[in-house]
Formats: sequence, structure tokens, C-alpha cells
Amino acid sequence: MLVLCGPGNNGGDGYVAARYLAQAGWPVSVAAYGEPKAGSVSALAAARFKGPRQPFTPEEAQRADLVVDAVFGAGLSRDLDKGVSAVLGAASRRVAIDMPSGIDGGTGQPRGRVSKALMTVTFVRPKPGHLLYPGREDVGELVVADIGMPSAALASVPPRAWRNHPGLWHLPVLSAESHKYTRGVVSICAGQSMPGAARLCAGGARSAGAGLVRIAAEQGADLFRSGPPGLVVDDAPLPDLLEDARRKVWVCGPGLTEREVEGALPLLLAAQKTVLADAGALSAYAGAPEKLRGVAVITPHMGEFTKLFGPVGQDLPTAVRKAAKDLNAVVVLKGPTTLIAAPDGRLAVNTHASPALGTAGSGDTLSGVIAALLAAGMAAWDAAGAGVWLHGEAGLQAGAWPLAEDLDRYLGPAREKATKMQGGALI
Ligand SMILES: NC(=O)C1=CN([C@@H]2O[C@H](COP(=O)(O)OP(=O)(O)OC[C@H]3O[C@@H](n4cnc5c(N)ncnc54)[C@H](O)[C@@H]3O)[C@@H](O)[C@H]2O)[C@@H](O)CC1
Ligand SMILES: Nc1ncnc2c1ncn2[C@@H]1O[C@H](COP(=O)(O)OP(=O)(O)O)[C@@H](O)[C@H]1O
Repeated sequence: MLVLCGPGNNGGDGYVAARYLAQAGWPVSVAAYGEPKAGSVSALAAARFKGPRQPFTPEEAQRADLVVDAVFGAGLSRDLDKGVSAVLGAASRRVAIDMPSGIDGGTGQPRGRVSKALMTVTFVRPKPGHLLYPGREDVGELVVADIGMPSAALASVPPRAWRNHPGLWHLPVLSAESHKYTRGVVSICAGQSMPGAARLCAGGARSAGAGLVRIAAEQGADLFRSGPPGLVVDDAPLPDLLEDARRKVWVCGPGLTEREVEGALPLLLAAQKTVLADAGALSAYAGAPEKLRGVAVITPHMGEFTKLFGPVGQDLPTAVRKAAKDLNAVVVLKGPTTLIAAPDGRLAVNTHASPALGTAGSGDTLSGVIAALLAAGMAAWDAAGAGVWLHGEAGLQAGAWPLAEDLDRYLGPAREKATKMQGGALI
């Protein structure tokens, strides 16, 4: 076993790991890339390792059955030099301490040539770089180890980013007096040319627990009347529908053309509705995100995000937080890892999902799920995080090749699972 130790605290962790491995009887050597600063805790840890030292070379890394990468962790401050990449790349099996050397812990972006670890052991909490691609791929199996960090120390550095999971938000539960209006009403603006998107959105909202879902279809109402029997279809003009105070939450965008968005969104905002803007409502305002001001949540995928706000660069967490702050809305940047940012800087990073979700219409389902949770009274950032998790769980339960409409029947079980994880009674 060979432990590759860098000059900082990550190297210090490496020396400690080497000492414990030696004590446990493993044949272990250390190869150092630079010595720790005299007097530092890492220098102390290095001095306490009494085992053999090897040169920091690709040949030594290749000879070892297992290499521990403790060269750089969270303190990587410039690109990896080629010599370090060559040594790390020569190892056939590698376990990384904290971060595989060369991955930026804040963004998941590589700084130099990085090769994939079998496993990464980090401490206390995962960092965004463990969860965001491409870093997520290089991390291998992620283990978050408790190293006994006192809670007082943790409290002094409150996190601004969390992994998205049911401990982060609270789903409302049914009570004996619940009825459809307490569960929440979701209204969806429907388009004439792509009515399927509004139907998928409605299916997501109904299956995620909305008490009543209505489609505002105006002259396209007949397109929807053959749909599911529990779906209410309105043909009245939008301004009339907006007068109903019980209809607070609206989805605008799935299946809408630019003209349809321009006809509907300003009315929703003027009526001070809680609006989730998706799909067409995002493309309609390419380069002009200020036109969306007043919406509660937007749910762009990367293409829509870029059209709205311009190129994102390497640092997704910063870009999505800035968009949320500028727009004063919750921004859900969808993808294999989905980021959920609030205007005040809170960020949830969701990896609870399946590539099976990458099918046309699955985003429409998601907008309905989030709208259902908004209608149930959840705050926007919580509703968005919970919606993304439930949608991800439905994707995980739905097998490898679901259609978007197949997700609906897994949303109820997903909600039950999250509620159980929260320790809540189902009824
Ligand atoms: N933050 C925490 O709560 C804990 C951190 N620990 C460890 O401490 C690590 C962070 O320690 P450090 O801040 O010392 O950072 P690192 O040990 O990751 O690296 C910092 C050192 O490497 C140098 N360096 C950075 N990039 C370089 C490059 N590309 N080429 C050459 N030299 C480079 C820096 O000048 C500095 O000397 C974590 O990753 C983790 O392993 C653990 O000891 C446990 C607790
Ligand atoms: N590889 C993947 N892993 C996990 N989730 C994915 C993956 N690809 C897509 N998704 C999810 O599927 C949904 C697709 O939404 P979107 O791109 O808006 O599609 P559409 O417009 O066709 O509905 C998003 O929630 C996204 O996060």
C-alpha cells in the first residue's frame, strides 16, 4: 500500500492514515510530494509515521496494490502539475482522501488531468464537488466519515449548501379534516399546439398530492376533455379564472408558444399569483430574465438556463445562486445533478435521481410536482427541493425505460417514502 502525501492538511490526513494502516499490520509506505510546513499539524503527523518512504514516482504508484491519494484535497489552489497527474494516473487502484487530487471541491471541475478513484472518503459533509459532474464521476464510491467534529465547531461554519434529502424539508401530511382545498389547487396554462405538456404537468401535480388540478385551456378546452376524469378543464378567459382567490398556484410554460406565454404570464404576475415558470416561459424571455421577475420558481435545464442568463462557466453553484438572487426566485437547474438555489444563497444539490428521467416530458411532470407542493403551502425552496427528490425517487422506482407518464404512479409511493423518512404518519 502506498500513501501519496501532499504538503497541506490533506497530506496530514495521509500520514495519519499510513500510521493507522501500519498499526493494523498492513505493509504501507509513504511517498511525499513536498514536505509539510515546519511546525504544522501535518508536519507533526508526518514525523509520527515511522514506516518506509518511497520516491514520488509513477513506478512506485504502479507497483502498489492500492494507492491512497492524500496529495491535495479542498485546498487545491492551482492546476495539478503534469508530474502529479502522472503519478496518480499510474496507480491501478486508488482511494482518495477528501477529494481526488485535481478536482475543485466547490465546483466538481477538474484542474488538470484527473483519473477516477475507486472510492473517496470525505469528512463530516459531502462538498458540492463530490456531487457535481464531472467530479461526481471521478469520486467513485463516496463515503462520508464522522471524524468527531464537535457540534460547536460545526455551528461556527453553518453550511450554505446541502445534499437534497427528506431531512431538508417537511412534507405536509393529511389530517382528518383535510379536503381538496387544504391539499392545494394547481392551475396550469395550456397551449393549443402542444397540449400533452400541460397534461403531463397535471398528472405530476395530481399524483404528487394536489387536491384539485385545473387546466386553463380557453378555446383549446376540447383537446383536454377526453383526458383523465379527475382533471378539471376550464374554457373561461384567463382574467376570469384569476379572480378565484383559491387558485393561488399557477404553472406557466409547459407546451406554450412564445405568444401564449406573452398572453398569460403578465396576467398571472399582475394578479400576484404564485407562479412556477418552465419550458416555453423560459425560452420566451431568452436574454431578458428580468421579464420573469415576480415568479416564485423557475425550472430550466442547462439549455434554457444558458438562453436566459448567458453562459454559465465552470462554477455552477455560483451561477445558479446569482440567478436566484438577481431574479429573486428559486432557481432549479435540472440535470443529472440538479441544483436548487434560493435568493438568499441556500443551495440544495440533488443526486437522488436516475438517468431514466431523461425522457421527453419528464420536466413537465416535475413542474407539476413542485406546483402541488407549493399549493400545499410549502415555501418555494422547500417545495422545489422536495419536488425534485420525489421526481427523482419516482424515476428510481420506475425501472430503466419509463415514459414520462409512467412516473405518475410512483409519485404517491415516493411521497410515502419521504414522509416515512421524516418520521411522519401517513394519515
Ligand atoms: N476542513 C476540515 O474540516 C478538515 C480538513 N482536513 C483535510 O485538510 C484538507 C485541506 O487542507 P489544506 O487547506 O491544507 O489543503 P490541501 O492539503 O488540499 O492542499 C494545500 C497545499 O497544497 C498546495 N497546493 C494547492 N494546489 C496545488 C497545486 N496544484 N500544485 C502544488 N501545490 C498545490 C498549497 O499551496 C498548500 O500547501 C482537506 O481536504 C482534508 O483532507 C482534515 O484534516 C479534517 C478536517
Ligand atoms: N441523466 C440523468 N440523471 C438524472 N436525471 C436526469 C437525467 N437526465 C435528465 N434528468 C432529469 O429529467 C428531467 C428532464 O427535464 P427536461 O429537460 O425539462 O425535459 P422535458 O422538457 O422533455 O420535460 C429533469 O428533471 C432532469 O433533472
